[in-house]
Amino acid sequence: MVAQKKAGYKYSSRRLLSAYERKGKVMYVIKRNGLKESMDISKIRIVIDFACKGLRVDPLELEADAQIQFREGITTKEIQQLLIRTAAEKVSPQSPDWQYVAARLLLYDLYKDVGHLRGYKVKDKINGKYKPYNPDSFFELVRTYAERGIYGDYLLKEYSKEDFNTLARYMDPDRDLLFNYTGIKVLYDRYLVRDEDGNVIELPQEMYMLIAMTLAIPERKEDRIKYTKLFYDLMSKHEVSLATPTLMNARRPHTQLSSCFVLTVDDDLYDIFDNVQKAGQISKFAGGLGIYLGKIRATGSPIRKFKGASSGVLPVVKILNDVMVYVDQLGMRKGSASITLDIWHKDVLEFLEVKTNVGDERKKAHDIHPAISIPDLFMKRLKNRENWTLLDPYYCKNVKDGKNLEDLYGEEFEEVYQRLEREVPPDAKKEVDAFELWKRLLTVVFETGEPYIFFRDTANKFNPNKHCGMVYSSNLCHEIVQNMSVSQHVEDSLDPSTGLITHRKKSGDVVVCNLGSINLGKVYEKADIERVVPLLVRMLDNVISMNYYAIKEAEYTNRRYRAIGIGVSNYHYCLVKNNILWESEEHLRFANSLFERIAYYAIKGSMELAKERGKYELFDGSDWSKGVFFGRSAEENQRLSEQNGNNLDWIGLAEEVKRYGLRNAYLLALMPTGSTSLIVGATPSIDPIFAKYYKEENMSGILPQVPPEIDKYFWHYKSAYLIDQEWVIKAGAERQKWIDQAQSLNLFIDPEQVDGPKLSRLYELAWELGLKTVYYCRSKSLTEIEECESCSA
Ligand SMILES: Cc1cn([C@H]2C[C@H](O)[C@@H](COP(=O)(O)OP(=O)(O)OP(=O)(O)O)O2)c(=O)[nH]c1=O
Repeated sequence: MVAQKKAGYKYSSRRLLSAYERKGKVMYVIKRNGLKESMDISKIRIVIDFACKGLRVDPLELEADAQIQFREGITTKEIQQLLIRTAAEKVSPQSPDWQYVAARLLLYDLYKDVGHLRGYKVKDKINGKYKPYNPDSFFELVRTYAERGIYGDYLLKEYSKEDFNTLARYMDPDRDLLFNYTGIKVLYDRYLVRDEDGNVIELPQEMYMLIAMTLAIPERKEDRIKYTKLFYDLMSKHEVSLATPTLMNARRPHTQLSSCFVLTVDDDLYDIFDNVQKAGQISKFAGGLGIYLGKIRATGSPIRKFKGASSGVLPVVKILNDVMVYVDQLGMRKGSASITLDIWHKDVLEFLEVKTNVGDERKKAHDIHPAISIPDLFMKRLKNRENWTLLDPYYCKNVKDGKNLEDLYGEEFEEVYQRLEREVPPDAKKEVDAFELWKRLLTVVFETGEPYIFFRDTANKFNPNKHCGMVYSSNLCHEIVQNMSVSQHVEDSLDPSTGLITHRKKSGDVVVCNLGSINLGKVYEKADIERVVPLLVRMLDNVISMNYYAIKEAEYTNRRYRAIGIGVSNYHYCLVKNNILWESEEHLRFANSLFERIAYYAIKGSMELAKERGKYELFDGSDWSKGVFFGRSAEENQRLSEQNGNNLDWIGLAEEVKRYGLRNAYLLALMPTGSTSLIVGATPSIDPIFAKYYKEENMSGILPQVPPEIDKYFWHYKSAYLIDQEWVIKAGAERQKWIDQAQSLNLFIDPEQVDGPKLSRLYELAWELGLKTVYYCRSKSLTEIEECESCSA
């Protein structure tokens, strides 16, 4: 009876007796310490009560459903798992609160395990007192694990014991209750730090605090505590998420915090294998890769003037494919790369087939993600149903002012390409029907969901840093658009003192991106954006300073550009919450206005940082420095802002940027937010929801998914496959007006509803409306689409 009173819910009339109780039998359980004890149902009820308190669920249902499965000799850990599973299975659009019951049950388990490891006596202490957060031992805890090489010792060097104590007291254990089941499960399985034996050693709020402490290290000493608290609040209240590598590695000895890298491979054997090496190193440290192979000469091209010698692009694709499989992050996850080729490359037809069932099996590369770079000229020829010429890049070198064809874009490209169509020798080119090539590409899209598309002219025309480079391709998830170039191999020389050969290289730009997202379910009004976005800029700028670089060139590029990518999660929920239908003009206006606000405060935040820390090295001469933002003048942006009702001072901001510069060369990129949006219980990125309820199966097991407040907004949410995708593209185009990079924009196709001409119309519309990239085309019939983990922010 005591237990029931404590539990606080009424059993008196409806109490369910377990089968064993009714028969007067005693059932034994095995406790965590190995001891045998008779089962005390009242203890289970205390836990159930803790889990159900204040939620719209009936605790008796959970007890009844779970009890059926109790058996003699069950361990207490198994009982807990059983309760968790039972609660998770009860999640539905009508009863979404079960996901919080399951979350609390899992938290209870986590507290118990971690408490056990820390030697706490936790028995019977729930409702707040139970939680094993102990501010007095936080410092000791970090010290112990830093000595064992589990946490980075920089934490101890940079923060005093007093700092630890202050910050430990600032942690708010109640914020653990913000997680739904899927969120805490993903965190538990993959993000919380473990010891050598695989035991989880930290609690969620400790994780957030230690990440915040790591990211505040570049702050002035007197400001560190202030910023640590601010960063902690943003993360622990789920207002922002950081990229998976940052969440995993900040606070660890190797601070590889960047998500994404883009390599440019030269047409030279040394550089090819140099990049294979880089790809291996980047994968080892959990970075995703975009790799541009468009410079490599085509199959049958001459080598040292020897005709017909080159094996072309496909063997390199295959090597990179195998590197991605080989370097598998200690068996956790294989590497991931997109490989881009231009639509005018002579090997493109074979490249298109690397993942299909058509063609020679020896030329397949099933583990990479193909991407095609498309110039405006191709789209124009397609519209006019004209021919297109595939060219061997070997014959397109040094064709204008020392540049190759792939180094040009816009009118210059068009002029030179058309000249080369005539001048390249017949056996080094191939004329095809543009429409036939397009049809083949779309068929592959139907079959595999890929290739991703990169519209190279739009990407380069709107590149704010076109004064110092160009963009050949995007990254793995197609939201990054930044200057890139080959690293040139200069010479090998023998070091007489060691007898070793030293390779000298002129560093190119290996794009590297540091990502974070704002949760639009919580942050969408002007005041919140104004508060949160500049802080996120600051956090990401600190990520650059704290980064451990797996390859040297990335450090070189990061130092000169300090590029960051701010994205979003919970877009669909934000629409629903604001009573906006996906397929509506109102949606387009909302997207434009919302992303204007985000852009404004991102630029303002970066300008303020430049004031404090200096501008990025290559700022002078950029579009930013001329007051041209997103390809428009300050006056134009001002006008748009008035139309949007935001009335932001773009003219004033442009003046300030001219005066102080920007800290970061690139600012906005809407990345996919796979596992990180799961953690914060958000709808993914900018995507519409897949379904109102589904179970996701990944490394964490079966995870129930319902979008936020589904019971309240059931009829407002429309599932992705039911939405006319033209609205997805139109909304993407509105957002793109305020994004300097790109968006991981997915299309969702029901093959029974969408035929070839419709698909073609969608991709043509994407180009016409100024999207830079299209990511997956997710077909209802394709179940296996690989989610990018590295970019997930
Ligand atoms: C050596 C070799 C290169 N290649 C490819 C890789 C590069 O794309 C390209 C050039 O390789 P390199 O070995 O860099 O060629 P090179 O510098 O000796 O000759 P050139 O003056 O003609 O550049 O040929 C093959 O396909 N097969 C081979 O056996």
